[in-house]
Amino acid sequence: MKVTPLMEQYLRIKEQYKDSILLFRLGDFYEAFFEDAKIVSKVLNIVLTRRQDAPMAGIPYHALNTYLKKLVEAGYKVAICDQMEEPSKSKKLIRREVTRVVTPGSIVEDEFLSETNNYMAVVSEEKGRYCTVFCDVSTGEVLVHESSDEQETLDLLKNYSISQIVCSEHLKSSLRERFPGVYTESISEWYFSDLEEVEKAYNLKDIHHFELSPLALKTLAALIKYVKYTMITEDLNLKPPLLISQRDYMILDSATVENLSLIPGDRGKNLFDVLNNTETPMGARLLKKWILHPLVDRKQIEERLEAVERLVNDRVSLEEMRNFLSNVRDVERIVSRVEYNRSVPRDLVALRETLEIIPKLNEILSNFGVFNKLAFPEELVDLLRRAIEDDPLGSPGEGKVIKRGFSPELDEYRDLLEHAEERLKEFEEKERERTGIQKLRVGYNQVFGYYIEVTKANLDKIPDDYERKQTLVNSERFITPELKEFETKIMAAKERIEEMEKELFKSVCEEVKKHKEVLLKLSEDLAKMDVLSTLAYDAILYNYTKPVFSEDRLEIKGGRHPVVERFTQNFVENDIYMDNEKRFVVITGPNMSGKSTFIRQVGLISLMAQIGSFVPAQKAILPVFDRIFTRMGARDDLAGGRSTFLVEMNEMALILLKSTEKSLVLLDEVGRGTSTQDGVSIAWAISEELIKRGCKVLFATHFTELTELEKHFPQVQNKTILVKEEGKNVIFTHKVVDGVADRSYGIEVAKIAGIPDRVINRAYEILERNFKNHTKKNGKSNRFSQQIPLFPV
Ligand SMILES: Nc1ncnc2c1ncn2[C@@H]1O[C@H](COP(=O)(O)OP(=O)(O)OP(=O)(O)O)[C@@H](O)[C@H]1O
Repeated sequence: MKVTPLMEQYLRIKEQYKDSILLFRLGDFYEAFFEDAKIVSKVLNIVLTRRQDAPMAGIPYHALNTYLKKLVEAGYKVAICDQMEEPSKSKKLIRREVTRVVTPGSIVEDEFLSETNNYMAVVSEEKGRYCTVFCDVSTGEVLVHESSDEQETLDLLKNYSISQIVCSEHLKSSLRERFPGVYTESISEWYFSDLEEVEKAYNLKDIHHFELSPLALKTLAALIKYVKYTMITEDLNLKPPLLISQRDYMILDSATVENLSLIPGDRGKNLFDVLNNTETPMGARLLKKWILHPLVDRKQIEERLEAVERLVNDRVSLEEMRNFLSNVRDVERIVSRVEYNRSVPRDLVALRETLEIIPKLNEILSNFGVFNKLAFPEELVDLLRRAIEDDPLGSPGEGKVIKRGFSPELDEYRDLLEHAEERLKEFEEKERERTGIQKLRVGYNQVFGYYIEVTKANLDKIPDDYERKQTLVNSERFITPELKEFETKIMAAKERIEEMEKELFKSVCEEVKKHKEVLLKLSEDLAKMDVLSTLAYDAILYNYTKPVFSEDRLEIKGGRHPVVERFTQNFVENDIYMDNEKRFVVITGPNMSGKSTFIRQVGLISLMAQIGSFVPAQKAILPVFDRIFTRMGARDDLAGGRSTFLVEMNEMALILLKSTEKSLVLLDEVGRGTSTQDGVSIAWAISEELIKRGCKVLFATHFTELTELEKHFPQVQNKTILVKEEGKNVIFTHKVVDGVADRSYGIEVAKIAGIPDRVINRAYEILERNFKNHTKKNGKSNRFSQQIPLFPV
């Protein structure tokens, strides 16, 4: 087959992007060829055609983003190859280059993204140490995590809901298995080798400036190289890396994030959604991060709480401040789009509108004494105000983006165009007079340009300088030297306007880039202000209290579950007191009485306090926990070959390994997934271990045998949930009281759930016949105490 120069160009470029679908700009279409065409046709449901024997599928250039989104969501990497020259200006084959490689984790375009972060993670491993660099290209955020703990790495990848993994070859298959829905790509060692990438990207004199380990630096270098490869640029928009370590933050395991329903996920209602009354997308993203990483330093926590308190105490200013914040736009992402030359005129308008608010915000800030004055580039506001239309239409080049008055030269061309109509009218009049043809008409069409139209009946009156252009049924069209000159001028003006507007828009963007540092700092400050003021707003709206901290006391009076209370009428408040002497609580109680809700609420109140939030309680005195662990619910991991019980024991093993005397451990029905005897024995042994360790534990269980722990360990207190029986009806009061549950009321709950009466009656029969002698004795269940005489202590 003879290969045309165009095809040769395609094949050469495709060779460099073998692992991507190449979308090749041809006129008004992006075309895919060969195997790419088959995929594109199938995924996008568009016709597969042929061009010189090559299978081909094309998408209109103006609809690129819509189709691109579908391809990327279907798990493909897409390279966009653009025309680098104006087709009209080049007679030869025009230059084409790949201008962007799109992967799920390297998206900056607004229409692809939701408000939340879109993280890609570069993962590496060396001698048993794992390093992960998370990057949201759309905001420039970079987070670094390093640990020998594989599980911690996996937990973070899960908690951050990453959209893409980039890793060394040897990690690819295991990460793919763990994260089957995530686009995973391996990169060669070469990516990790050039530490100069870090120096260059951050303009550093000394690579040790960031205090990162050699492994972390290598992984950061790989990230930088990869982002450069996808964005096809040397200028990156990356914030300095933030080290996520247990020293400064709680790193929650993914089971705990899920068990406490901290962020949106499969479980629906969650803490983030309740607290998220932020006014800006930047604030919403930061709030989520704060929830995922509560602080562990008391001083830092108290600083945040004090800020929230001041805002709570000045409601008028708080409201005013939130009003202003509601007009603040996503500056963080705008800066990123400008940096990657992917901004649209509206971005610059949004930026200006935001900057215009800052002086007003600064006025309010002085009332609080919490925040520093916000710095912002005043000269940029002036430039944006002068340069960009308030309501720009279309893209730069269409003539409706740059404001009049900004460039005299551009305005001159525009005037020329705007007066063209009048000039044409004058010309038409003049020609009518000159020729005496009253029906003579001057017009324009896309193909033939300007013309003078004369009906056939008047053809004998046309002057010599009329040059024939087009013949119609009833008329002829002509051009004169004067009209030709006018046409050339108009065409040149149109072209010049297009060029100039593009250039001017670019130059304004360049000015914005110069202020990148200040703008990014501003977006950070705005996000923080938004979150703190939201926490204050939540505190007022939901009637939260400021927690105080103590060394080892955990005392909650009138505590509520922040999420359940939002969706339950008459939520019943509960108290708890724990300290070093009384640090292990066993909670027994009927099904559905509120045990799980209660222990979760203690966890959530502690966590909220450590992010700097007020808490749902009348009074809360809390220790600063180093970690919060949970073991709750029944989950299996069939894909990973783990049964429900194995998952439960795996999670428990991790808690036993990692918890310290400063940890909070919440256990819900541990040991339930196996035989009762084995379950009770394991639960007992685990309890012993945790009591000795010294951490604070709340253990909700149906194993009433565990209440016997109280007899052997002074640290243990038994709690139960009060149930009232009124005739045949059982009333769950949801009130936590001292003591031990005497019954589970499982059959009553089964009845409520709709199990047929005949089965319910049979269950009562069985209960009566088999367990009658064992159930109530001194008001306590001691069936197992009788069968298993003594638990080892
Ligand atoms: N303090 C409370 N005030 C009002 N309603 C509550 C309270 N606690 C729990 N509930 C309601 O009771 C329901 C059951 O609570 P929860 O799941 O905590 O019970 P449980 O004792 O752990 O049950 P099981 O042993 O069956 O798991 C909750 O969904 C909620 O609607």
